[in-house]
Amino acid sequence: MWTRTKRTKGHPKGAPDPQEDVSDSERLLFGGPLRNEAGWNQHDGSFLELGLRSVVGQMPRLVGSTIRLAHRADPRALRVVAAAELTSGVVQAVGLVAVNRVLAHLLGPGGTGERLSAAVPALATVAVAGVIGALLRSASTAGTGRLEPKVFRVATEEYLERAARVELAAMEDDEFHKLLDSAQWGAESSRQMIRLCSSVITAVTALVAAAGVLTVLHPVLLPLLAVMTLPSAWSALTIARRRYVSFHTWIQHARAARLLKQLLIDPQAAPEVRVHNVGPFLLRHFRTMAETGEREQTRLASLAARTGLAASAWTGLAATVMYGVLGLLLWAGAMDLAVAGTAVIAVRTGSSNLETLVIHLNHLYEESMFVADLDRLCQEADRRLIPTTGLPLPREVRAVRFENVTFTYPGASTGPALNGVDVTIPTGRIVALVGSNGSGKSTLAKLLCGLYAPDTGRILWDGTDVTKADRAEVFDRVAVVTQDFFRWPFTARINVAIGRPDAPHDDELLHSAAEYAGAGETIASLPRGWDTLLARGYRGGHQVSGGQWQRLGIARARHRDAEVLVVDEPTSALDAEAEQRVFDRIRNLAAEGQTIVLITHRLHSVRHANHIYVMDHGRIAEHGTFDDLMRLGHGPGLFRRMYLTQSDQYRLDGHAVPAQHDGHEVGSDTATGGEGAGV
Ligand SMILES: Nc1ncnc2c1ncn2[C@@H]1O[C@H](COP(=O)(O)OP(=O)(O)OP(=O)(O)O)[C@@H](O)[C@H]1O
Repeated sequence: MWTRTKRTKGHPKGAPDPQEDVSDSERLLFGGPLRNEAGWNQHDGSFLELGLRSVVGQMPRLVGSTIRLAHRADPRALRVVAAAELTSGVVQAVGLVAVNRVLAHLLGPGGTGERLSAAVPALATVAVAGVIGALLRSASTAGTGRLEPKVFRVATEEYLERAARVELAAMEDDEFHKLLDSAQWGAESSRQMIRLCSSVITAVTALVAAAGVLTVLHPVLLPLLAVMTLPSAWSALTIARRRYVSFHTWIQHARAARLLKQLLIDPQAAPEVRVHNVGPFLLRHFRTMAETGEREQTRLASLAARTGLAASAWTGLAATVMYGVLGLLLWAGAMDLAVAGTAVIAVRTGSSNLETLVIHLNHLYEESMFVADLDRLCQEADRRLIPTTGLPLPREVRAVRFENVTFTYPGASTGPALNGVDVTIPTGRIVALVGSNGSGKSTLAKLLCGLYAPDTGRILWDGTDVTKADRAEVFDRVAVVTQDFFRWPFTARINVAIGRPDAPHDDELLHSAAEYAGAGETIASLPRGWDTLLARGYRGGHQVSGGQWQRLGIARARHRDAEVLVVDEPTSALDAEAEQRVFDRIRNLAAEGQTIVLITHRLHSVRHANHIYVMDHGRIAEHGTFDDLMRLGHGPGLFRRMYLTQSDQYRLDGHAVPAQHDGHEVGSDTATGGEGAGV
């Protein structure tokens, strides 16, 4: 089950080797190990050298960014928490000094009654300090409770807002996705940091109070207290660092394991899971992946146990030295009993505060690393945001022109998806893009929509280069309907209205878009009409067929009412009559002045397109009207060959044969049924 490969060169010392222990499931299902290696390089400085020094260095900035979040979320609650915590520290110091006074009186000279009465005012101070401390703690608890969910919301919004606004290329970049994965924990960590910050302030102020008292009692006590607590600080930070490094290394692996789990309960996958008996297969691989994760957890746990044991031994030794020194001081008469008693109390309070402080600092440190990820994501996303400024597009565009456009998908190893493409899309015309699978048709459509920018060459909306144009305007001018358009898990109404999400919902417009797409009957047949939820697995959720979804998708694009309508294989799931209707309507739209970019493999459908571009391996192989392309001797004859192959297929399938064309038979629009529905 396990494959061991050789240790990766140059990976950090003491960290798990990303290439080690790769399960067959990872190789088989995901093509290789799902450990992050790039992360090492990217964050080397930031998380692999996280010793005490770098924690102290980074913490103020990260705590600062959490406090800024808290200030944005609820400044009043933040002020309450800060004031309560700081005052409570002062009150604790006063309490400790009062304890010292009580002991001094009780252990001092004089009769018992006399000593007791002398101690009463100090005792009263201890009691009052206790009451005030309790009140302040409850104020801080209430404030923190109010602040936490708000900080969580503000941090989540920061994350989601950026995720929705970055360039599509960023969403497809696995490094950016890794950051998205880890940064999503940042919001929860910001929330945790509020409570932890408040606990740290409490512990620090209490510690300062105890340290102050100890320094006054004897100068040797404070360094001894520090020596006692250093080992637990070291162990806690070491364990936290290992956990964080491991989290980052395994983040993709964990996502893949979650994906397998999700597929087993996904309603879309459910039929195939059953009929093809995919369940046991997925479960087996899920188990293997989970076991890989468990091995990492076991490794971390045994390292943590060893580190903890070493720290305990060190602490025990330091405590023995501490009490030995106290005994020596007493024996030598360098310290009296009252002072020694207070010192023991102060040391116990101090070391317990210091331990609490270390535990909280450790958690704070762990959480702050995820907040740092959120910080990094925000910075990286800001770098990759879709620009919100740019030149306005001409009000009335006469044509969109691709001039020698070359484009390679980021990180693609297969070469350019578009290579020196020249295409003109005149307004109010039907431009068809045809060609074999992977020839670049959909890519060209994505560039037209403004989803990607050309590497070289230009896309011009009349005179305006799209890379310099206001992208919001470009998006605004385009509507897209593709074969795999998104099926929003919302009501039928929203599935159409989302074509113009900001426009008020006007039922008349929605009806007319639905009628246009032939979706009127579908809507009428739904149990709750427009208000039917189109998502199985929710209460009242309803499933519509693939063709019915497609009609809703076309209705959505129609409702968007944009200048350029891109239809990418729009009718593949429609029955013959519906397909015929859709093409008739698309043709009418062009007659009304709308520009249509039609991508299809059904070559009979493009007969009436004004321009046909035939794509091949990212290039325009030939272009012209249908008649041009069917003429013998026009260009390489790619379209003609593809068209005749399809026609032969129809003939063999017993479909009506296309009517005569340049010596070849090409059928009438209606006679060819679904396959021959022509624009
Ligand atoms: N998001 C992407 N990232 C990387 N490569 C991509 C991406 N989308 C498409 N490609 C690659 O770009 C090339 C062109 O793909 P495109 O989808 O534009 O072809 P197409 O002509 O629309 O194909 P089809 O007829 O099958 O829909 C293909 O080699 C494809 O593998």
